[in-house]
Amino acid sequence: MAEENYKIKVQNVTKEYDMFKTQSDKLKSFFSLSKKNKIHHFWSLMGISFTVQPGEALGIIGVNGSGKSTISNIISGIIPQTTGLVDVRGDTSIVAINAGLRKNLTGRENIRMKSLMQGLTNRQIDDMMDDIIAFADIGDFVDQPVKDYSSGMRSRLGFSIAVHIKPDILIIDEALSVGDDTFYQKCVDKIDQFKEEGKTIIFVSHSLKQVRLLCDRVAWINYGKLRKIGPMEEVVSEYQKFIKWFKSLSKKEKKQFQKKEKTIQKNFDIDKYQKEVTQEYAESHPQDHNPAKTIHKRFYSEVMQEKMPWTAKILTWVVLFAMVFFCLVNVSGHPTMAVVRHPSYIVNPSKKMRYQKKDGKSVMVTKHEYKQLEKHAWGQR
Ligand SMILES: Nc1ncnc2c1ncn2[C@@H]1O[C@H](COP(=O)(O)OP(=O)(O)OP(=O)(O)O)[C@@H](O)[C@H]1O
Repeated sequence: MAEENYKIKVQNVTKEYDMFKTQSDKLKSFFSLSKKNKIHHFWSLMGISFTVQPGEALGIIGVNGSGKSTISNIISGIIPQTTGLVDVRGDTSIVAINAGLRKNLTGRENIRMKSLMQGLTNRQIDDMMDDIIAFADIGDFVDQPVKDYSSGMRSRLGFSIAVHIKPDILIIDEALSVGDDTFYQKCVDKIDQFKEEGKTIIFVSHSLKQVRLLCDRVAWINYGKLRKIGPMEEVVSEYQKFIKWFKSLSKKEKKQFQKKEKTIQKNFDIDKYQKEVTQEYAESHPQDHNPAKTIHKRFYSEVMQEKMPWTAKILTWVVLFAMVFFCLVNVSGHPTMAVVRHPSYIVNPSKKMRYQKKDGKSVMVTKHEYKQLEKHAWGQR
């Protein structure tokens, strides 16, 4: 029952990226009817499941490129998952080094924009504007475009907005690593205050020191998979063992290991994974008579189809063909049925023109006849 009292639940979440080299590759894949197109895929997440309880601070650790930002962006709704269920019970606010602030807007405009997006009224924003600026400690820069800020200033402003909006769930993605010590301490105090208020926190960081200080539980994500989740010391000590082992490898061995892991992520088979999950589910839920349907729903009911299904592709091709055909028929000057019977007419423009009579019927006439008929029609008006 406690498991169901979660604040965040992610179940069988995957994220696939298409590795397009050029824009034309993207266009080709969009219209391609062949399943075997040459677009490479990369699975940033290969089936992640966990829950976060209300009032809990969950740390997410892992080496570079393991998928930490991907999962935190999915939870905060910035990007969609490819499959799986994401149930977030409450408002989220994310602080990430490069997320959320519009570089061409001033600090003040960013404060208003982010707060409005979070559903606050202009009056509420006016009331807290000074507090946000004071906490961010950016002085007169608040009326300068954010593109002129240092990374520390951006991070301070992002953090200040995020905490003053008072979300139910605060997601911090590496945002404390760029500030100075004074600001870091202010953030730690604010996070502690959040925890005391029973709010939920997801804290993504490379700093095990910070994770130890701020989190209750830790999730270790390793090359797109959840390697371990549990009490702080258990997970951190296993992660440290892995890092120690990795550091002991030679340069060549390190490269080989990373290449092997990335290849697994490129070759990940989502259908096979779905079958495995279905089998596991069927064994643990014998009362469910249609486990395949249940799991299919879990995988796909929440996600929008990012790719065009082949039926839509065929329809697009048919519409495009029809448009081109009717344009050419129009230019050729032949009646449509004549072109259907004799397709070669399409490249032999008619010397005749279509003339619409008063009764609505049309006839094909020569240019000279057309002019005469027009003259006659004008004379009658
Ligand atoms: N838009 C994208 N297109 C293609 N691949 C992407 C995209 N975004 C992320 N990736 C890949 O997904 C993987 C996970 O990236 P992510 O940013 O989640 O990792 P991370 O653990 O947060 O890394 P870091 O610690 O360096 O911030 C990486 O291999 C990355 O190259």
